[in-house]
Amino acid sequence: MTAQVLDGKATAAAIREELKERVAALRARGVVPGLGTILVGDDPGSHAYVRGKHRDCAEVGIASIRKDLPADATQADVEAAVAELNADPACTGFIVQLPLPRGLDENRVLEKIDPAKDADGLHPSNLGKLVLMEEAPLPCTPRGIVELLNRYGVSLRGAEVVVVGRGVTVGRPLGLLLTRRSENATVTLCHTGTRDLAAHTRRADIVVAAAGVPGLITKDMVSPGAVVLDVGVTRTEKGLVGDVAPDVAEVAGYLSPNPGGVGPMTRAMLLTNVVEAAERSLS
Ligand SMILES: Nc1nc2c(c(=O)[nH]1)N[C@@H](CN(C=O)c1ccc(C(=O)N[C@@H](CCC(=O)O)C(=O)O)cc1)CN2
Ligand SMILES: [Mg+2]
Repeated sequence: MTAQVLDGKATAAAIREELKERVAALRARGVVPGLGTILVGDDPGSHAYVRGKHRDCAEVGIASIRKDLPADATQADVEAAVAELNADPACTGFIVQLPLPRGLDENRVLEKIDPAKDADGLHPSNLGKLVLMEEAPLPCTPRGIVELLNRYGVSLRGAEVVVVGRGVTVGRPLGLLLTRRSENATVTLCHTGTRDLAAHTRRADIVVAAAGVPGLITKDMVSPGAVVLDVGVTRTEKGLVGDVAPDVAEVAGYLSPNPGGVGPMTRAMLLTNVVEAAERSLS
């Protein structure tokens, strides 16, 4: 068997086309959605992601505002940038690119974001709403995973999903999202303390690998025909390496590539969150 590719790049491009029309409709009603980004430091990966976000905005007609701070920015500097975007009427939603340089307190920064402008769904009150199953912007990577599966007709209803990784941007919120009644999956959240990871992944209908450990999920750990999403990324001298070993494609039924899978969907869901927030402002 060779797995069918869950093509996030093509799916994200289709979503951007759909968003172009929604943004045009907003603009026709006098609403210009504007995404702000706060980037601290020199990490090349973070710079590339932020550049990509602004490129996407230009493509769909979302205005964008960029605040880049040096690597030695203080907690007060970062919180001041957050306060400026909270107050800027041209900024209808914004993100703080993570991770922040060592020494800065991410949670304290995220808490300062106006929850109504939280385009990443990472403010504690929006994460709380996810727990309470109330409407709120959803974290972009988990939302992108669900959207990718939906668009390929992969059913989550009653599925056994094993999520590997308990980070705040992917694993933990994904578990909450998948167990909502609208998705109705059964989720096992595995992490570095999990005994016998393979025993869990082997009985999964869907495996989401978001641990940031290159090649963690090997062919023998996946049941034939299972759906595998490769989310973790490690930058090595040979380029980007995902959490899923290449030969998993020989046993999986569907596989999201890395790059070209969940990453582009993360960006498309950020745009979707911005557009939805602007649409809510009209209702
Ligand atoms: N504030 C946030 N910070 C971070 C998030 C997030 O959702 N919000 N997620 C990641 C980084 N990220 C977006 O910010 C992101 C990661 C990867 C991609 C992507 O499209 N990757 C490409 C490959 C790109 C490359 O060559 O480097 C792919 O997978 O095809 C987009 C966004 C952590 N921080
Ligand atoms: Mg990817």
